Amino acid sequence: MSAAKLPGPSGLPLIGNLLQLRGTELWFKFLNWTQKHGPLFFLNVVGKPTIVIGNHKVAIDLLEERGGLYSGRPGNIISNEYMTRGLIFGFAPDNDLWQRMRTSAIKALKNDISKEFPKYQNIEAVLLVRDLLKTPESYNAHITRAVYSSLLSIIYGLPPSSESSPTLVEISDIVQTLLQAAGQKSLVDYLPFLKYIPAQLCGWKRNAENVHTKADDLFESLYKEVEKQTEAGNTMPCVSTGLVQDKDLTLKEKAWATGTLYVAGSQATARQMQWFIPTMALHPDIQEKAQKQLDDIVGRERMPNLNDFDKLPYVQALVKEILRWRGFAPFGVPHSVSDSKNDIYEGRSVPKGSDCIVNVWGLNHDENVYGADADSFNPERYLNEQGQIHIIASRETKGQGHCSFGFGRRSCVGSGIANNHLFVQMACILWSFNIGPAVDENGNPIPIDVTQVVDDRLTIYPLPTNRCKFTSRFAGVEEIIKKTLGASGLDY
Ligand code: HEM
Repeated sequence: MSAAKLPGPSGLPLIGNLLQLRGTELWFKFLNWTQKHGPLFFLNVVGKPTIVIGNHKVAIDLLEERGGLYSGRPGNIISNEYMTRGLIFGFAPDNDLWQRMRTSAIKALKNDISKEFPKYQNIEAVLLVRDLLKTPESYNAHITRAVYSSLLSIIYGLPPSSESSPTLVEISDIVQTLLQAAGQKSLVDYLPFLKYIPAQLCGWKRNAENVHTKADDLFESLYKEVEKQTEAGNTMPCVSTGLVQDKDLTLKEKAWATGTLYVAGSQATARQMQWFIPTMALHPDIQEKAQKQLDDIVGRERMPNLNDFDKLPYVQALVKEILRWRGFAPFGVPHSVSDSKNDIYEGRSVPKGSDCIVNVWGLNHDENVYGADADSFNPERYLNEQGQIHIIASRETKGQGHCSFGFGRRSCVGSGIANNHLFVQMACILWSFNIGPAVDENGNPIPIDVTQVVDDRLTIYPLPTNRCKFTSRFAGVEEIIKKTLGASGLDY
């Protein structure tokens, strides 16, 4: 007996459900469809079978327990075949190259050298508050610089970079181009014969090949410089140093493995930090509680750093809650189902080769898991009665308390770096400033609205109309920033 089809909204001939997927904030539509059709439903997107997962149980059953079948990535011809040639392993299919690059990257991230990374992250947090003190109105630019610079140190061992540093500018440009291409399907994905048109007659192909050359040159030059320095005995402890002795990857693969970490980690972490600022402006009571713990534990004579991690559970809870409440990727990064055979789940057939989307927003706001206040920003949901961290749905979320780092064999390899970055940056910002809404020319606060989002279909970020104001919490902030930077040989 053959398995029944999966339920799902009915669509039109040929294009299937395409028209129903227009617009933004699709996670709300997917929530409605989950209520109507159940936690695993089917869509046809111009002939492409697509499954949508709407609760933790199905996500775990399929993406974790049957990880061997559910760890591909949806095809994207321009991005994967031409721009990156399968070398950005976060976008690549679940082939041997992905497996080797992922394994080597994880090893390099866990290497002893990684003990150095918190030092880079501590310094970047101080540089961030310095910048916020000088030009607070440019807070989004400062947050972005701090993430990009911190990852240049962690991955390539470079000293802190300014916003205008040529390497930072060049790599940011590559990151934007690669992520934009990865996030959108194009005509050639639906009409693959178009890829046989020669490059001379095909603008997108020439553009994609140019991007490949630019990215290849940059990733190789950054990685080779580390190899050169390491061989000369000038240790620059970073992820790339951890790859030098690796025998499983070629030089090009090492260069693109480190490039992948940069591409996957930079915008993600910056977007997440961007949500923190207006969220704090809306919640002065929560700022106050975090600041009380900072004053009690750290005091006002020095700045917080990653050595304080275990002693600042309230800030740890803030990190978890911002990742849950406004996770920057409401659908994570889609997976795909192996094209070797149809799968059967609870008597229903999952077509081979389907794209697989998890409604991460839906899971992170599930009232059955987070309670009736799931839509509220409340870090205390992660604290027990003693004020210590308590992980909600630990099994389903692999100990994170939310699903924003993804699932199974594709889950984020940089979650440790990301959690530390968010922790120390949030701690230093709250130690230094009160954040509130900016005021207009008449002195009235400009309303903050985080119920609406900018949705670029891959990531979400706050509306630019949200403007926030930073006020120093006490007179000594500037002096302590100067002193902390001076101790590391950096200028104020
Ligand atoms: C707040 C920051 C971050 C968030 C929320 C985040 C989230 C994610 C998510 C949702 C995925 C896809 C998981 C899946 O397919 O199920 C992912 C993949 C990935 N992330 Fe992160 N990430 C962050 C920061 C980082 C950082 C800092 C790095 C590197 C240093 C990094 C490296 C990667 C890589 C390489 C992948 C691809 C894994 C693969 O396809 O095998 N991420 N991340």
